[in-house]
Amino acid sequence: MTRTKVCGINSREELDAVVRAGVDAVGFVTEVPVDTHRKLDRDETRELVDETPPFVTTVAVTMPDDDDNAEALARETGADAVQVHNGVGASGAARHAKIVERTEFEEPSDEADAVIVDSTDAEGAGGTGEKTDWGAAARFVDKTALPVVLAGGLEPSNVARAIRRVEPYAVDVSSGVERNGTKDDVLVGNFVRGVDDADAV
Ligand SMILES: O=C(O)c1ccccc1N[C@@H]1O[C@H](COP(=O)(O)O)[C@@H](O)[C@H]1O
Repeated sequence: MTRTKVCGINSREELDAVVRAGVDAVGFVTEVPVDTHRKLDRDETRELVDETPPFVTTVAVTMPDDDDNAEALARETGADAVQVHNGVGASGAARHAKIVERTEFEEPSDEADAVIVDSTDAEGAGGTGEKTDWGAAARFVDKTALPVVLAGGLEPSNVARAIRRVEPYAVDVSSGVERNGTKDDVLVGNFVRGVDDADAV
């Protein structure tokens, strides 16, 4: 069964919509040093974490500059997992949460519980809507013992093909289920159905 994370949730309305659609995890982009319409501060993330129902995993997606900052963010948001980039902050956040670490198809730090492969912009941020190299992702899934989360340019029309090609532990989407910068009920529902279709084969 492939898990589904919808990332970049920034309101109660979006949270309710994606939980209704049946996703396994919700991502909150928290205090990243880049310009994104999805960005929350840690108090806003904490509120949404508290409003997330049981059995839905909460993920604070962040780009900390050191372990202390990551540790405080993990503790203060109360998220189940923290997503860091290239290992920075992993040891700090690991005191309070599971670690999902973004790497360039390389083994992550020892603290990582899962690896995310994603397309990034010039500042190293995700949420680009650009497709990740599925061939490289599939080779990485074969190579690593850790669960691999496939992100980057996924959408309802390509998620089933991506799952069949890469066989990831989970898929992660943001731009592909947005309309005018907001998560869209129909697109989220179609995305979840795409995941179910791939798993049914
Ligand atoms: O979404 C953002 O704005 C963001 C900012 C900084 C770091 C990570 C971010 N998002 C991550 O990118 C993936 C995939 O996004 P997309 O589907 O290609 O738009 C998203 O799930 C987040 O993990």
